Amino acid sequence: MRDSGPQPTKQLNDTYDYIIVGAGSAGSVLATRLSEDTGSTVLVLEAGNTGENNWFINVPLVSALTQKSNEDWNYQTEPQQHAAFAMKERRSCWPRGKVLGGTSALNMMVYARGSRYDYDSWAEEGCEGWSYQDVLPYFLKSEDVLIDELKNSAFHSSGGELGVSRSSYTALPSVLLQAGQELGFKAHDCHGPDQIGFCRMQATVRDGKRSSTYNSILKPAMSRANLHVGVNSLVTKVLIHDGRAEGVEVMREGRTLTVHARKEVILSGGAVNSPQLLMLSGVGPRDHLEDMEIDVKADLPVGDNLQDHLMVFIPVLTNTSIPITKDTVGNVWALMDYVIHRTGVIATTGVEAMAFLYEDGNVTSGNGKAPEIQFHLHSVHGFTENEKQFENFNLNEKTRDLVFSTAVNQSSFSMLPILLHPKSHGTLRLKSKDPLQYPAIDPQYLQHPGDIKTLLKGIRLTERLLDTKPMREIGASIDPSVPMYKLCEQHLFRSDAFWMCFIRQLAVTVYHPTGTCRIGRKDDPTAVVDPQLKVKGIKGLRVVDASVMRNMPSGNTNAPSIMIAEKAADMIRGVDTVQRWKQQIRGHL
Ligand SMILES: Cc1cc2nc3c(=O)[nH]c(=O)nc-3n(C[C@H](O)[C@H](O)[C@H](O)COP(=O)(O)OP(=O)(O)OC[C@H]3O[C@@H](n4cnc5c(N)ncnc54)[C@H](O)[C@@H]3O)c2cc1C
Repeated sequence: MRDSGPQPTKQLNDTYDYIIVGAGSAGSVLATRLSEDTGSTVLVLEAGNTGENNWFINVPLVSALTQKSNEDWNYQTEPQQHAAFAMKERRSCWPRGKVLGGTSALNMMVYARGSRYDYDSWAEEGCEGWSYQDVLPYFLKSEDVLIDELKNSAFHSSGGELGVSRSSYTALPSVLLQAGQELGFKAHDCHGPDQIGFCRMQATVRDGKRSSTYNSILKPAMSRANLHVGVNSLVTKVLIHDGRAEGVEVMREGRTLTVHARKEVILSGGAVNSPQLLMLSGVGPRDHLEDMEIDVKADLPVGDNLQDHLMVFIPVLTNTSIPITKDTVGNVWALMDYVIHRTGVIATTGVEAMAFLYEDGNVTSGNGKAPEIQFHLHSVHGFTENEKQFENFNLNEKTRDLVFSTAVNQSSFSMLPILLHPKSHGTLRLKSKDPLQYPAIDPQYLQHPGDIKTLLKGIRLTERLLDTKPMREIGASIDPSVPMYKLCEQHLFRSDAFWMCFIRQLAVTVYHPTGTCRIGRKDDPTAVVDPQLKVKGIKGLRVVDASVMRNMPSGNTNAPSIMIAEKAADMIRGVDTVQRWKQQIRGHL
């Protein structure tokens, strides 16, 4: 998969108009759009490498193998009091991309935008310009929908750089959609006029290859003379003088350099690194910075409001051979399909359908309410009994022994109810002034009692789905012989107490940390950046990535991070590049 093509910049200049920290989902897009102005010089600094040597990045089915590789920051949370009981030291692993494309090069490629009501509530709470009507054109700008029946929809767009395709292989999505219909839910496009209901997967995959923001957006722009891309370059500090960001300090090739910004420094390091870098640079909660003996440049709630989605794997047995198994994948035909045609099972992500639901099971949407629960359908057999997943989820020895001593042979798939709007919010704080030391990440999973109740309702909805005719026809069942369920065998199987135990043992991150540099009105004490994404009280400094999200969107966070970068680019350039999509959606919202 290695290819030649534009190479990263060897020699950096002393000064650029814009310096972007981090070439991830947001940073890669921002660098590309800002450098469309040939009169502007742009530098994007990325701590990781190009990723061209990591074959697993581009191959959809094996994306989990990118975790714990060189291209992963490999974070872990602080020990959790209310969750992660089956994990070593009760710590949840937090993979994050350290590579061009950032976490878009490691993620599961689910394309989701969130509910219109998420963005409308940002706007109602003072984030002018961030309503659904405002942001939808920026989702559409980067999209190239490759799914025939969606090509004429006002809610999709063709011609952008980010390929969005179906990426399905098994018959399970049809079964799930029919099961949903039996319960009265719509089977439709979850990005259409109404989000509530069931939909087949839309995935950021083009021609059997991951569409990361590096390979689809930044890479084709890298030959521009006014765009420099520095890899293996860790920014350790934003240089702030007299209330203005003047440049950055960067560790590169064993040396520390200073690079100056004529106009702006823009942080796109993601929800862990952007707040860390702000605090290292003197922007953060005064008490904490003083404890760390860091000069306070602005007293702001950086690192508060940490929010993340949580999911529970519900293993489901089936008496069919529909799910993807080692045999489906590990045979010469599957390999040839992929290597020669970029098709077949290896070209798909294994996450084949999703749903957005209200916790009370109501099938009609509206009333200004976003869904509380998302489902992922994971069509891979024995997912939680897989060695690599054990490592990725940091599962402890007790769980390992239990699961591998009792593995069942019957074919299985997984349903994953996801908590979309956690009431438990956590924090991110520095552990040290040393930029090489990782910060303390404490999401406080399940600290608020409402969260476990919502997840339990998600499981009860799963049970209802499995009790439909289409599911019964494939022999779908939640069966006590499944090893994972033995973790809670002290409770009556499938009782509330059983499921609550199961959730506290095994609920895992959906890998969507957000909110640590929250957007809000200038006078909002919880906000770090204003609606223009400018850091309050510091000139020439913005944050553009998942950390600015005010509250979590009702869905996965890659497309929203890209949308934020698209919108920020227009705000910074002072242009409106989305007239075409504003026209397209007129009369459809
Ligand atoms: C395993 C996994 C699966 C996921 N699955 C999905 C999914 O299916 N669908 C979905 O929508 N979302 C998914 N996500 C989440 C989604 O990918 C992220 O929310 C999104 O990529 C965040 O984008 P970002 O721009 O905020 O940060 P990132 O994409 O993480 O970008 C930050 C970049 O900044 C660099 N950087 C950080 N600090 C510095 C520094 N000091 N100096 C220089 N460079 C720095 C990093 O190396 C990185 O490249 C998943 C995430 C993971 C980990």
